[in-house]
Amino acid sequence: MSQPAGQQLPVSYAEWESRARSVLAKGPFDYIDGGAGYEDTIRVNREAFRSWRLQPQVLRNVSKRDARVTLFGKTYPAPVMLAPISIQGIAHPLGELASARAAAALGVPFILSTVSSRPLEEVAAVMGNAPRWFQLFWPNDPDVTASLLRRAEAAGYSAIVLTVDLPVYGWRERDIRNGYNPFQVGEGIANFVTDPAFRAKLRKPPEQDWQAAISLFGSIFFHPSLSWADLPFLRLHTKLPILIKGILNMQDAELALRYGADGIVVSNHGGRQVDGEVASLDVLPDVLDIVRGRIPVLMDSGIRNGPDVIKAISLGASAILFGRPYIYGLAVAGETGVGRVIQNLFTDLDLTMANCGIRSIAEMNRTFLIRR
Ligand SMILES: Cc1cc2nc3c(=O)[nH]c(=O)nc-3n(C[C@H](O)[C@H](O)[C@H](O)COP(=O)(O)O)c2cc1C
Ligand SMILES: O=C(O)C(=O)c1ccccc1
Repeated sequence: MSQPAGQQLPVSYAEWESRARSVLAKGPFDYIDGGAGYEDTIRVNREAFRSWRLQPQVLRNVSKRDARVTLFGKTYPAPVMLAPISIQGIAHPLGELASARAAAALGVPFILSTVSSRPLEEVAAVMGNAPRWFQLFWPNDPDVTASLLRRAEAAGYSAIVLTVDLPVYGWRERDIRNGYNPFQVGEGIANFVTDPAFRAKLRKPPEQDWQAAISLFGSIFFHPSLSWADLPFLRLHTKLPILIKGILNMQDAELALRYGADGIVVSNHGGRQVDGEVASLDVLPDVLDIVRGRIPVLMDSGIRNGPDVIKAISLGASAILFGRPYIYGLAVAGETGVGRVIQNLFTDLDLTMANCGIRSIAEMNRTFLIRR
């Protein structure tokens, strides 16, 4: 590598994280890094991955490996997508534009958050035909919700990821201590201030009265009254596949099927919502038992490297969502950083597959795993 030693990009997750800590102010860093309460859930996510050990099979001619997967009729280079992460403008001036460009260059699906720092059309515009999904926080206003769905579909997002584990905000002690409130930062309302239905509800355009826009956003964003019976509304307003993100309970997996979800994301939101919660990986097998292959089950929370991906897929997940690691890449080196973090994950995945005797995603199963 030709870079001078001091400027080399990090390699390990711990290094990316510590470099991000040094380039970001405390408020944004703690917001990204932190979680609910005592942050036990964040630790448990890692313990769950450590509790499974890989058990390689040898002499299996691993000269050719292929990590491609097909989901909803589209083929991707690996069972990995970039998790929806809010307000990326706090990590880098280009925010989602940098992450989306890096994802597009590698063909990795980018899942854009509802509360992005850039409007969904602007993000789509830098991605060409590259794969992208839209994550929906379902606002407490049917006109705005329908409008967001319409715009996402028009801008080429090919699936809706409905996040259901945030009826209200989590108890995040670092943010409280720092006095850091992403809503007051005003970073996450790009999709709202550009939305015709949202703008129609303001007396003055947001450009003239930003405070009024923030306040309207604040009044419609959370939607704690949502229930399963509301789901048909989404179906009515989009033709795209709908995945439900934030399932941790077997009963809810059953309900997701009954209400016609096209996919499930087993997730505890990276430990940001409920402290003392179960790890996503720990409930994945139970959820899979209920779903029995009828729809894809994805998972996130705690994935840090190639072996983690193999563990989740070997337990039966169709794909994983990669979260904090790429945001640290973004903070440290923008688009280049995100690209590097993904490439490292892919190379690690490929090498670890070979060393485990695994040639394809289809070959990953429990025979490669043992519980500690
Ligand atoms: C800073 C940050 C912001 C997030 N914002 C969103 C969001 O807007 N929508 C959403 O569905 N999930 C959001 N999540 C959760 C991620 O999509 C994902 O579930 C989580 O990051 C997985 O945990 P991990 O990053 O520790 O692997 C966010 C996570 C972080 C760290
Ligand atoms: O911080 C988060 O985890 C998150 O999902 C979120 C939700 C609403 C606004 C900003 C971030």
